[in-house]
This record gives sequence, structure tokens and C-alpha cells, in this order.
Amino acid sequence: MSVPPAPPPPPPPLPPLREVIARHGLSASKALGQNFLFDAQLLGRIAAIPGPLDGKAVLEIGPGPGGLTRALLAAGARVTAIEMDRRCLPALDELAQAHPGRLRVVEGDAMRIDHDAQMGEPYAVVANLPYNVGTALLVRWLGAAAWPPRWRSLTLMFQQEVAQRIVARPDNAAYGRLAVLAQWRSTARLAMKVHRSAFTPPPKVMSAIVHLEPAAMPEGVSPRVLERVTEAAFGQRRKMLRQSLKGLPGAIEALDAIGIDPRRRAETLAVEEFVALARVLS
Ligand SMILES: C[S@@+](CC[C@H](N)C(=O)[O-])C[C@H]1O[C@@H](n2cnc3c(N)ncnc32)[C@H](O)[C@@H]1O
Repeated sequence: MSVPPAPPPPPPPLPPLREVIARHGLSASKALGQNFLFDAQLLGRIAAIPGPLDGKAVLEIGPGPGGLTRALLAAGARVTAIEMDRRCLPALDELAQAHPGRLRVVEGDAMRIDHDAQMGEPYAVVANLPYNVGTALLVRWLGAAAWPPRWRSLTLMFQQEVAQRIVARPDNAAYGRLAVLAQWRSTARLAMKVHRSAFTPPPKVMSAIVHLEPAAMPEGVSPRVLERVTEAAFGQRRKMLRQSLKGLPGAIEALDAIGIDPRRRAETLAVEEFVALARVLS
């Protein structure tokens, strides 16, 4: 009778993150928007937001010293991580060695990298990024030409005020172009608030994580027309639509055709009403 081979020994435990940071001299760089998370429990809760990740492909942007990366790997994900700070690469390399075949690190600026080409399969995105980079990437992901896009979900940390703009509903001061862009063919929810004290160093403002998933794309709507309509409407958000949309040929007639009162203001229109307006103009 043959004896089954013994399972491989578990990898040695990883050193605490703070120790890794000290050993590799990873002082947080302000220019790179570095605010690190160390709390393993919090990181585990963040990694759970996209749902079960066992065996799934995950794109992490900005792993830094690898706190969130550790939590994603612990959840069983196969991680591709894009980091532009070369100083973090040795620490990430140690993490890759502890999880053979499950962490690939790409050095570079995530704004300049073709994510779909890197991944080559559907993937979930998870990121704790500087505010300006996060918003620019969000707009890029939401504006994908092909729909549904290759990404299956986005789990992204933002300043709380930006997170509120993404998930805002009409009749709210936070409601604007970002909300329409995020909600016309995706679902967007505020998944978790994160206190500023959770970060090292703590940023000035509170943060929150938004989770988005692609939804069905409304038929007969050109994304570019929708963009033009929201730009005009929210460009003068205090004005009535008959004034703010005056420069958009056919827009006033379109309001009439779908029964939207031209005396209303942009922030009172539901996302579906913007979609209907864009459909008539598309
Ligand atoms: C807020 S820190 C978060 C680090 C780590 N994920 C954590 O949660 O502790 C942001 C990380 O994004 C990286 N980063 C900033 N801009 C980037 C870009 N354009 N492309 C790739 N990484 C970027 C920074 O170097 C930094 O490591």
C-alpha cells in the first residue's frame, strides 16, 4: 500500500508589516500619496468586500508594502499588483515568495498600463490609492468602450467626500456628474467607512470604500452624448434645465418629448432621466 505524500509545509509566517517597512526603509512618501494600513483585521474586512476571492484574479493598484495584498492572498486570490514606488518592490518580492505563483508585481504607473492586457481574464479590482489617481482610474474604468467591461468589480478607497459623490442620489448636494457616470450602467454602494486614524500617517480627512459592479447597459444611449448632457446640466447646476441645456442642440425639445419639466434643475433628475434624455439625443 502506498503512503500518500505528506502535504508541503506551510510557508513561514511573514514578519509584521511595521518591521518590513522599517527593514526596507519605506518611509511614507507624501508625493506618492502614501498612507499605509497595518491593521490585519481591517484589511481582512476590506478584502472580503468583493465577495469570495478563492482562486479569483485580482488587480491591486498601489500595494505599497503589501498590507492589503496580504489580505487578498489570505483570501485565496491570484493577485497582480501594480506599484510605481520601486522602494516597495523588495518587500513585495518577499510576499511573492511566501505565496508561490499567486502574486505578480508589475512596476509602473497604473495610469499608463493596459489593465486588461496585464490580466488577460476577468478580474476584480481592489485598491487603496491616492485620491487624484483613484478618481482618474475610476473614470477610466467606468468609461470602458466595451460593456460589460473586463473588470467584474471595483473596490476602491476614496476620501469620504468623494465616495459620497460616487454613490449620491438626486436632491443631494453631492449628486453630480460622477454619480451619473458611476450609476448609469453600474451599481455603486458605500461599503465601509475608514477612520483616518487607521492609516500611517493619518490623512487629514476620513476615507470610505466604494464597491461598484457593472450592470446592464441601457440600450440606444451613446456614452459620449450622456457625458455631454451631464456636463452641460451640472456645469450650471443652480440653473433650470432650459437654461443649462440651451447650448445643446435638440435638448429642450428632448425634455419636452420625454415629459421632463424644463424648469427643473440638474440635481433633481434621476440617473434614469439623464439616460432617457441622452437616448433621445443619441
Ligand atoms: C495610500 S498608499 C496604500 C498602500 C497599501 N495598499 C496600503 O493599503 O497600505 C497608495 C499606494 O499607491 C502607490 N501609487 C501611487 N500612485 C500610483 C500609480 N499611479 N500607479 C501605481 N501605484 C501608485 C503608492 O506608491 C502607494 O504605495
